[in-house]
Amino acid sequence: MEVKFNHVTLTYDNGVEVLHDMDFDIADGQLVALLGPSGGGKSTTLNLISGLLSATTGEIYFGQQNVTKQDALERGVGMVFQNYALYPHMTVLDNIIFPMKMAKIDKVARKKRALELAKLVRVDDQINKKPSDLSGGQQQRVAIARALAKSPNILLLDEPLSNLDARLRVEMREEIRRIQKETGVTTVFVTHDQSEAMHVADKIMLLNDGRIQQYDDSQSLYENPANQFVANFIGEPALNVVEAKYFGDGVKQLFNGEVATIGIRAEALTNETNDPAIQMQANVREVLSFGHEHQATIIFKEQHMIATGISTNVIVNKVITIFAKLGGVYAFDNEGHRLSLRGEQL
Ligand SMILES: Nc1ncnc2c1ncn2[C@@H]1O[C@H](COP(=O)(O)OP(=O)(O)OP(=O)(O)O)[C@@H](O)[C@H]1O
Repeated sequence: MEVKFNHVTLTYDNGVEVLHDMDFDIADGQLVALLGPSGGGKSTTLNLISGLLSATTGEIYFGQQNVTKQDALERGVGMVFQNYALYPHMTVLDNIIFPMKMAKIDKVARKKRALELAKLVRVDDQINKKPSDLSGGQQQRVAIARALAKSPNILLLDEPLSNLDARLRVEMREEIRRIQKETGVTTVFVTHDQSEAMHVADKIMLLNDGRIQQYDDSQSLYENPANQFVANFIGEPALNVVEAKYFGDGVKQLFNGEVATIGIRAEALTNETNDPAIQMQANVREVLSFGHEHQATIIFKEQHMIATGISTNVIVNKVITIFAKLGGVYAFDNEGHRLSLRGEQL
C-alpha cells in the first residue's frame, strides 16, 4: 500500500509544533527507514503513519483512501514495538494467532496462517515455547509474525534492532529485509543508526528538527547530500568540515554562491590522484592501520582532518601535497545549504 503525506504538521498538547510540513510518498512495497538524531521527529512520524497520533494539519493517504481521521485499527497497520510486547503467558504460536482470534478469523484458518508465518520468520521449531525461553532475536521474529498476522496494509517497526547485541543486530537486519521482500508489505522502521538504515532500507528519510532533510536512497544521501546536516550525519568517518577562510579564492570560486564551509570526505583526501582535485600543503601527523583499513590524521593550516585515501608508506611529520578529490568535496553557505560546483546543477 502506498503512503502519502500531504503537508502534514503535528503540534503536541503543549502547543509546540514538532513536525513541519511533512510532504512525502512511500511507494507500495517499499522498505523505508526513518533516520535521525534524538528528538528529530522519527517516532512522531511513525505514530502519525500508524494513527496513534492525529495530524494537526494536512492529510494522510493510504493508496487512494484518505485515512487522516482514522485510528490505528481502521488503518490496518501492523506494529512491532521496541520491547516486542509479546504476551508472556502465551506460547509462540498463540502469540501469532492472537490478533486473528480477536478478528474472529476461523480457528483452522488462523492456525494454518500462524504456522505459515512462523515458518516465514523461521521460528517454526519454537512454536510451543513461551517468549521468555526465546533469544531476543527470536522474540523479535515472533513479534514480526504477529504484526503480519492480519495482513496489514503497512508494517511499522519502532527501533526494531536496538535491544539486540551486535551480532544479532546484523543477523536481524538482514532478516527484516528478507521478510519484507518476501511479503512485499510496505514497511517503515525507525532507527538512529545510519549503518542500519543504509543496510536495510530501500530509501531513507533523514529527519532533524521535525523536518525532512533528505529522502533518498543511501547512495544519493552519501554522494549527493542536500545540505550540511545530511553531509555531516551520513558517512563514517564523519565529514571533515573546514571554514572556507582557510582556502584561497580559487577554491571558493569553484562553487556558485557565498562559500562559508567546505566539507571533505575522508576517502577523498589522498596523496596521489588523476581525478580533478583541490591541492593542499598539509602535514601527515600519523597513519593508523586497522587490519585492511588505514586512516591518517593530516593537519592543514591547523585544521585536523581524517583521511583514508593516503598511502601507508607516506612520510609522517612532513608537509606534502595532499589532494582533495572534487567528487568528495562539498561547499555550504552560512545557513548550511549546499552550493553547486560552477557549471553543475545540484
Ligand atoms: N508527548 C509529547 N509532548 C510534547 N512534545 C513531544 C512529545 N513527544 C515528543 N515530543 C517532542 O517532539 C520532538 C520529536 O520527538 P520524537 O520522539 O518524534 O523524536 P525521535 O526522533 O523519535 O527521537 P528519539 O530517537 O529520542 O526517540 C522532540 O522535540 C520531542 O521533545
